[in-house]
This record gives sequence, C-alpha cells and structure tokens, in this order.
Amino acid sequence: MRIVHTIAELRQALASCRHPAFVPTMGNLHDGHLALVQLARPLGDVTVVSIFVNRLQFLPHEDFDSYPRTWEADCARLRDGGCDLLFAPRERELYPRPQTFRLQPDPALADLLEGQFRPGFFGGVGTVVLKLFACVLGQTGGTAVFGKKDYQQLMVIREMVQQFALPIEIVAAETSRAADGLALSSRNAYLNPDERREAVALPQALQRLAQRWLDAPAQGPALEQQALDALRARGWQPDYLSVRRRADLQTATAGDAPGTLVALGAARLGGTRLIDNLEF
Ligand SMILES: Nc1ncnc2c1ncn2[C@@H]1O[C@H](COP(=O)(O)OP(=O)(O)OP(=O)(O)O)[C@@H](O)[C@H]1O
Ligand SMILES: CC(C)(CO)[C@@H](O)C(=O)[O-]
Ligand code: BAL
Repeated sequence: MRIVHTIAELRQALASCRHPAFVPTMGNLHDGHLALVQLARPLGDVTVVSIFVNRLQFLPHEDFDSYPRTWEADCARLRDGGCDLLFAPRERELYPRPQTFRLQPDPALADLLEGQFRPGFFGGVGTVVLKLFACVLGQTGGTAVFGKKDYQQLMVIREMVQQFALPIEIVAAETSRAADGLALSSRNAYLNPDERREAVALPQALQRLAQRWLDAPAQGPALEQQALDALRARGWQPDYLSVRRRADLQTATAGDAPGTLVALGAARLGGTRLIDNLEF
C-alpha cells in the first residue's frame, strides 16, 4: 500500500490507473470500513481510501478536536484489507485558503433529519466529497463506495453526482453491525461499557417502529412519538425517530407501499450521538 499526502503525489500515483474505486473515510477504521474496501476492490483497477477529518462538517460544539485519530492502526488495517493507495491530505491541502468555496446542497434533502440537527453538515460533507472526488477521480472518473449507515449522506452525495453530472458511479454498502445489532461506528468508541450494552436499544427502537408502522400505518405520527418517549424513558436524548420514503426522505403516509420506506433515527446516549436506519 502506498501512502500519499499531497494532490500532486496522488495524481502521479494514479497516472496509469483507468478506473479507481474510492472509499472516503474519516479514519478510526472498523470492520464496517473494511467491508467497504472489500466491496470496492473488484470495482476498479486501483483501490483508493482517503482519511481526512473534515472540519467543515462539524459544528463548533461538536467533536472535531476529540474525534478519534488512530493513524498507525488505520494504516495496518488498510494494508491487510487490500487498499492499494491511501490518500491522507493535511488540512491545507484541501483548504488552501481561510475562505473556501462551499457547496450548498438542495435544502429539500439536506435540511431535514440530520440537516435539521446538524445545520451546515451536508454543505460540509458535499464540499469535501466534491474536493476528494476531484483529487481521486478527477482524471478518470470512477466508482465511490459509501455506507448506508449514513443513509441521508449517501442520498445527498448521489444527488450531487447527478446534478453536477460527475462521471462517478456511487455504490452503497449495507450497514455492518456488531453481534447484538448495533451499527459499527467510530463514535461507538466513546461509549462506556454500560452505554455500549444499552446502545442496541437504538436499532431495536427502529425495528419496533417499522413493525408497528406496518401493522398500523395510519397511526404513523403517534408511533414515532411513542418511540421517542420509549427511548427517553431509558435515559436517551433522541433527536428524531421517523419513518420516511426512501425515494426523497419525505414523511411516509399510510398510502406508501411497504418496501419503499426507511426508519431513521438519531439519539444521544450520555455524550455520544448515534445514528441508524432500517429499510423496510
Ligand atoms: N457500520 C457501517 N456499515 C457500513 N458503512 C459504514 C459503517 N460505518 C461507517 N460506514 C461508512 O464508512 C464511510 C466513512 O464513514 P466514517 O469514517 O464517518 O465512519 P463512521 O463509523 O460512520 O464514523 P462516525 O462515528 O463519525 O459516524 C461512510 O461511507 C460511512 O457510511
Ligand atoms: C464522507 C465523509 C468521509 C466526508 O468527510 C464523512 O462524512 C464520512 O466519513 O462519512
Ligand atoms: N459518518 C458521518 C460523518 C459525521 O458524522 O461527521
């Protein structure tokens, strides 16, 4: 595995590549990330992973400074996982000036759910992903792999690729879970042992919400409220638990066909904010 830190080195390393397969990450790699790398490998002639903790997508009170940075372990995991090229730019490489061009994603998609509770988040994600695409895939086009764990992020990126007519195929990876059902996530590292045992209540709440919605779709809003109350009663601070249409993340109604919906949730347990979703 070759490691590069600058765009010039990256371009040189990719000079003879015809179709890169690219996995963007923020590091602190776990088995979910490695599954994305495995999915990417047959999709290109070179497998590229980026590690960059993108300041632009964090609000001032969020965990940019404390976000886990585990460089040596990440490199070892990627080497074993079959990554060919690791791009780890320094901040100045992607943001050379204090003022930066910023993407403003379509509010119809980006201002709901995560965007409501993390204002500016998808603008920050879109900006850095467009830059990373330009760096890694700008010479050739290619394929990029994203996880469904970050469901709305995947949709925003698909929309960006479509609206800017980028020659990039977006491939979605299913969510990798721990044995108890908790979605793997870098932020799980913040959970203490008691919180880690409790954390499975989030995917369980989404399962219950989806089942109850299928049983009684007309009661949708009341079911969401019950799900929020049940998590609060266990000591969580939920931001949202909601059944949406997969196509546009608008609120589901009783007329929506089963198989077209997704239950999405975000909730804080102690100091840790977790997200998850379930297609049903
Ligand atoms: N459990 C998972 N299953 C599938 N994909 C995942 C999983 N966790 C992360 N990913 C994907 O890996 C890519 C990089 O994500 P990122 O580095 O932010 O990891 P993360 O575990 O989601 O971190 P965080 O805890 O900050 O949300 C994204 O496309 C994300 O959707
Ligand atoms: C896509 C991404 C790498 C952009 O910083 C990040 O949001 C992530 O890891 O999901
Ligand atoms: N996994 C999405 C990146 C973030 O939460 O900042």
